[in-house]
Amino acid sequence: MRKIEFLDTSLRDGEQTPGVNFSINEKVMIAKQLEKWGISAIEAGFPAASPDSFEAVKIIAETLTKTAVTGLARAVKSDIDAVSKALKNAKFPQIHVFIATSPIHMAYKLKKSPDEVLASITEHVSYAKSLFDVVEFSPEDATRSEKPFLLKAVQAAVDAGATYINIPDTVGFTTPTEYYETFKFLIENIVSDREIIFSPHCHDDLGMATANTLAAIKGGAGRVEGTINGIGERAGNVALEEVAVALQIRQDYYQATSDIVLNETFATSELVSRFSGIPVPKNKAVIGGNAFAHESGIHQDGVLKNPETYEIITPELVGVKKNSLPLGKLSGRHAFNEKINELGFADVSEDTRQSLFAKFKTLADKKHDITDADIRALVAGTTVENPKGFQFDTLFITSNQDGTQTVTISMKNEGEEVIDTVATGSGSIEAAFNAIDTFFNHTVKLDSYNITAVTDGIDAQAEVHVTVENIDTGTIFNANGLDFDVLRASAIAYSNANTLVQRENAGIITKKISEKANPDL
Ligand SMILES: CC(=O)SCCNC(=O)CCNC(=O)[C@H](O)C(C)(C)COP(=O)(O)OP(=O)(O)OC[C@H]1O[C@@H](n2cnc3c(N)ncnc32)[C@H](O)[C@@H]1OP(=O)(O)O
Ligand SMILES: CC(C)C(=O)C(=O)O
Ligand SMILES: [Mg+2]
Repeated sequence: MRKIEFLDTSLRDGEQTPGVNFSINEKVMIAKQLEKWGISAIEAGFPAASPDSFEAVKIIAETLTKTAVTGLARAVKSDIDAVSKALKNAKFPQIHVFIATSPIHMAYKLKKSPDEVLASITEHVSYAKSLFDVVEFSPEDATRSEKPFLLKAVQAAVDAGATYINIPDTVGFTTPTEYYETFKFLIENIVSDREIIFSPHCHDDLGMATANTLAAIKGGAGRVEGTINGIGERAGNVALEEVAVALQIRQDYYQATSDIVLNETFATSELVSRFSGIPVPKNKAVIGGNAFAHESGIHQDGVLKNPETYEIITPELVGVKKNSLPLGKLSGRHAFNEKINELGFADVSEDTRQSLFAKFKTLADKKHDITDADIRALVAGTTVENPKGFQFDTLFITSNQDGTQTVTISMKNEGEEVIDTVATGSGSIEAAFNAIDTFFNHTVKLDSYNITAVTDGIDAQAEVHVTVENIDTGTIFNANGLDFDVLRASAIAYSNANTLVQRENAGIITKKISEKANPDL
């Protein structure tokens, strides 16, 4: 049996999803959970992108103890230097250097001839190798590159010292058979006196990312790259949880295993979903809400007689557990702490536990059964870090005789001073959003608004998800709000989204990288 390594890029390619902006704290929490899930490497970001990206990679590198941490760099020396500085204290540092090799990317985007691209690969992979023991190289848009040139590019990277060769299907163009043949071709033809590990990096534009990734494994890949829940640029990356579970269920066919701790899958997916603001669809493979539900009579009959008639994956395999220790308003700190640990949040500090316990008690006064989903929602929280901006505090609503609603919103500023604004709207949510708009010196367009209940039942907590566009920059931001009351949850989500816009306008977060963006360089 071969052992397949997993590299997660949720914090780099995953963050390229329109609307997704993880805070540094969120990134660190995700990184720790990914380590627990058993990945061998994490692409923690693109350090040259912004001070925020640099800092996140640096903190993750200083936090993880078992997992290799890598950062992305263009074939640009200052990008490579930024990765080197950010990973100075990593226990197992790696670097990922990329440059495109397809005719269209070379001619139109890079404006370089094939020979210039080959020279750039040699120069920059050698430079990266002078700073790192472990160098990964990606010929971007590999699947639309001409095979003989792709081989030359990969050989140049290997000769310059690359250990990992990643073959990105950048635009989700390839098919399983074609990708399998690409891996076979490269692995058979590359010349090296040391072991070279190849990996797929698939995007899901044609819905084939998982099939393509598995085909690459069949073709000899030793590491896979992807994201949790398949978040990522456009239609997203391959969902790593699908690959991990497929390898487990079809070990007979792939003759390969991994170190992924499958029963941490649900917790990992849940955390990424919450922080990315992207709900997992009910019918999503492996971790969707319906993945283990049986509706029709013949299926139910079969499952009652023998679950294996229609169930190839058990809920237990991916960590979907029944509530083992129910909590309610009479539960005390010990039971609460036990539950926090059981749900995988043993690292939560004593101070945070105290404040979570207070929130739990407030919730338990209103809600009869507190489920694991409620506790996870409480722990993950939905507050955007914004030490220098407004934080939602309270709201008050009145109905007017003409059918309109008036909402007073109170926000706290940096100095904990409470400031109120009042606005009217045709409905309560419009009134609340109008009031919140007056706190900010920018204009946003509300692109979408969704409410989901965290659990079933009339007393469920509401989770509101909004997507707004910063009119000045065109950047899209997702944000969540969680509360027992739908209007409050909406106000929290909308003020969180505005906070992200404010941070972008202040230059604190950016989706663009720039060689000069990092003041350290
Ligand atoms: C397939 C992927 O996922 S690749 C990773 C995608 N991630 C990102 O792009 C992160 C956010 N992106 C950014 O911040 C910007 O688009 C950047 C950094 C790429 C470029 O920032 P800017 O300096 O403002 O330049 P801009 O975005 O306008 O153009 C990109 C430049 O990098 C060049 N470039 C792109 N990829 C590479 C590469 N792998 N190696 C070397 N140069 C590259 C382009 O040719 C272009 O060069 P030019 O300015 O000489 O024309
Ligand atoms: C940077 C590379 C590996 C990438 O994300 C892609 O080509 O999709
Ligand atoms: Mg990609």
